[in-house]
Amino acid sequence: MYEIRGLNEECGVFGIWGHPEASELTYIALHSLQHRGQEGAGMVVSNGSYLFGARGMGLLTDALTKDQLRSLKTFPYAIGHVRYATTGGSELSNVQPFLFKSHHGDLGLAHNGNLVNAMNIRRALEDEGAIFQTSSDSEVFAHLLRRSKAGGKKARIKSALRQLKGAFAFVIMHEDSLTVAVDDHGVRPLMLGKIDGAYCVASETCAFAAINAEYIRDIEPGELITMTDDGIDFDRYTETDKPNMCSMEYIYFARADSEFRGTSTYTIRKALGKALYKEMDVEADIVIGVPDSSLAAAKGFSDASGIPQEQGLLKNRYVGRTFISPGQEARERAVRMKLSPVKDIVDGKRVIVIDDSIVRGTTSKFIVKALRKAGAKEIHMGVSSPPIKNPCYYGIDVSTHAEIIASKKSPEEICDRIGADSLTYLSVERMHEVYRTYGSRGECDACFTGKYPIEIIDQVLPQEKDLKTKGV
Ligand SMILES: O=P(O)(O)OC[C@H]1O[C@H](OP(=O)(O)OP(=O)(O)O)[C@H](O)[C@@H]1O
Ligand SMILES: NC(=O)CC[C@H](N)C(=O)O
Ligand code: SF4
Ligand SMILES: [Mg+2]
Repeated sequence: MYEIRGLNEECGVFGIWGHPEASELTYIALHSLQHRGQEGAGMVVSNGSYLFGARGMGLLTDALTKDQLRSLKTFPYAIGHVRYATTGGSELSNVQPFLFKSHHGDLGLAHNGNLVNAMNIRRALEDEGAIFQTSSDSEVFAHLLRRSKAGGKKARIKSALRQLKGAFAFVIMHEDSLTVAVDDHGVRPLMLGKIDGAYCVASETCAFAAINAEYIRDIEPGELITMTDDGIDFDRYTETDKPNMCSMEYIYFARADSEFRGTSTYTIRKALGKALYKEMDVEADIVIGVPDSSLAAAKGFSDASGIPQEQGLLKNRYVGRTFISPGQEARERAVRMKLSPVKDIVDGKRVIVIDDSIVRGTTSKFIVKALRKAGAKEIHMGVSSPPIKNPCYYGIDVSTHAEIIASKKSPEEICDRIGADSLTYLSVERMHEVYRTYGSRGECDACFTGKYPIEIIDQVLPQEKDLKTKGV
């Protein structure tokens, strides 16, 4: 089974402390984070003495049954997760939040990101006798926490976090506390909010909008926040602070209404489109954005160039969840099912098509062919991100080198391959410039530049880790 998206999302996490409707709110919040992961979902709740959980495969609405939800009701503390697998196969045992039991107490764990030394740690622990229940990278944190000899819960959490390398936004639940931590590069987003006096955290602010919570602020790289019935405690687990927020969150992953430091992704994408115009000197009659994620960039390009934006491509909204068999031919068929041109809009026109990214080139190749068939006179592709050349080790399935078209081909060769009249990518420098305008302190750009900000200790692509974990 293979999903038709060119880029696959990561996970979404949520947590809330001390609200009478905690589990209902968690369910609604997870629903709004569904775009971040569709392979499985779950929830862990606390009654102050014990933790209880439920999880299942698929979309949230399929993963949790009405009976399960009813059994989680009335608990005032809850965490939740929607999963897209990075390390560890798509199977129930890997679906989060994890729930661990020990005579020291219960532990609930939800993770967004990908650890780049999990395999190393896991092998060392296995050699010492540890037995893992999952093939997920996230489980190593629970082992490190349980084995820590530091005095006090917070000190144990800190010492476990310090041993991890990679990307993480963790939501950690004990019976009497909710702790959240973001890695010192802040690769994955985590936001702090408040509703009816109760604090909550979410991967994206769209979750706060869905439950009517107030968005307080973005959680900083290296921060450690603990919520208990006595209030909230702001701390850090490390003094290092090397901000490297994932560029693809801004470009493609986050929902357009989600905010970073108070600015919507829509606005940031529009600015990326505007910036692209500065580098794309092409005359045309209309600008078309590839729906849905590139409409904002197309608007920015249209505003800056004065060329009118038209809805020249339509997206069939029911194919987002279509699964098809792997293979290029099947992938092409899927794009045909998904996008179709509006003939009388493009017929006889010189068209600029704006997309947010090119991975394999399947989408752009299809679009160019379809627009030509619909009568477009010229087709110029503008991409509101730099060429993706490298895979991601920090929690996004950008695919392997072999499949990424720009890893071996120059923009000219790609232009030729997709059959466009011209192809322009946004430069890395201008992309960073846009992020700086909106208050970002630094971004990861490794899939464009190959400069990985966090050393890849395991030296294995997340997609290949499952086999390695199984000892193959
Ligand atoms: O070069 P490719 O391998 O075809 O991948 C690139 C495409 O993938 C993404 O869209 P996607 O179709 O995943 O989803 P969207 O509808 O959310 O834009 C991205 O926005 C590009 O359009
Ligand atoms: N995409 C994610 O953030 C997934 C979290 C974790 N690495 C897993 O594979 O389950
Ligand atoms: S490599 Fe690319 S997708 Fe991965 S974290 Fe960095 S910017 Fe994001
Ligand atoms: Mg797209």
